[in-house]
Amino acid sequence: MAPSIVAKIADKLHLHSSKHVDASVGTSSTLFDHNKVTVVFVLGGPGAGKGTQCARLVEDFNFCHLSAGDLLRAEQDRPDSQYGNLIRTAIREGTIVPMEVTVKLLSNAMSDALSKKTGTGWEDGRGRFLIDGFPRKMDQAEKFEEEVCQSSLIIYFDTDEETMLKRLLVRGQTSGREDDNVESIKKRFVTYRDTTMPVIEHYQKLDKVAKIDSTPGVEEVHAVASVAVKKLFVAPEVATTSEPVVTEATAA
Ligand SMILES: Nc1ncnc2c1ncn2[C@@H]1O[C@H](COP(=O)(O)OP(=O)(O)OP(=O)(O)O)[C@@H](O)[C@H]1O
Ligand SMILES: O=c1ccn([C@@H]2O[C@H](COP(=O)(O)O)[C@@H](O)[C@H]2O)c(=O)[nH]1
Repeated sequence: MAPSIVAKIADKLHLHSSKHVDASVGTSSTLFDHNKVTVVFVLGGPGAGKGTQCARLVEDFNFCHLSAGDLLRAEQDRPDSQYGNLIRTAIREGTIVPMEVTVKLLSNAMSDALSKKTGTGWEDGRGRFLIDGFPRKMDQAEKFEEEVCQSSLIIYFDTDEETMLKRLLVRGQTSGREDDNVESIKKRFVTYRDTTMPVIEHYQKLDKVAKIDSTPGVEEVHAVASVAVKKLFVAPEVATTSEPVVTEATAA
């Protein structure tokens, strides 16, 4: 039987050996140890404000911000990439690129940051990542949690489609993005509703989601997001153990 497209991609990216121990930070089950490497997934609809808020949280907490979409666009434009057309089509149609590609791009970028980044939160093999626009599909969530690193928190920026559409059309005037047009945006909304909302609901059942209304202005949303993230980094002796991470977050 001919190998599937996913199996071919996995072969090209040398994915079959991905479950291994990284001596500096790994555990026997995942590439990175979640006790040292903090992973915050940032989800929300297209144009909800994920990238904008991640930039602000980087300033507050010295995160490494990895946008799955940006990593895919960079791979699409890499001259030697085998996946340029696959990624280009998925982005234009608002569909999800096979998880092996995205998970590998993310784990490579994490390794790179862990070997280079310094400062608060990056001492002794530690690190902190905002993973923006990922996981968008359950298979990605499962693979990443099983093989790369357990997530600590999911920030969910929530607003209505009318607001997101308006924001994306304004962004489209200067972004140069092939998917910031009405036709692609509508398709992205469908994928978000049908494929990504179940991921958010999965994490809500695990009490790992901070849901934040991203309809207000950037500063107001940022104040709420910053409070939600701060809880991750308070010293264990001052953290309350009875409260779940989940919040319908509001500024303190
Ligand atoms: N709170 C806000 N109020 C008004 N405009 C905003 C707000 N947050 C972001 N924007 C603007 O909306 C547009 C989309 O924001 P951003 O790129 O952060 O969204 P995103 O969720 O990362 O989108 P995508 O998933 O498509 O990459 C940008 O032009 C940004 O400047
Ligand atoms: O995990 C992912 C993340 C993104 N994609 C594709 O990229 C585009 C753009 O993503 P942004 O986060 O808006 O930059 C998205 O519509 C998907 O087509 C993906 O396949 N997998």
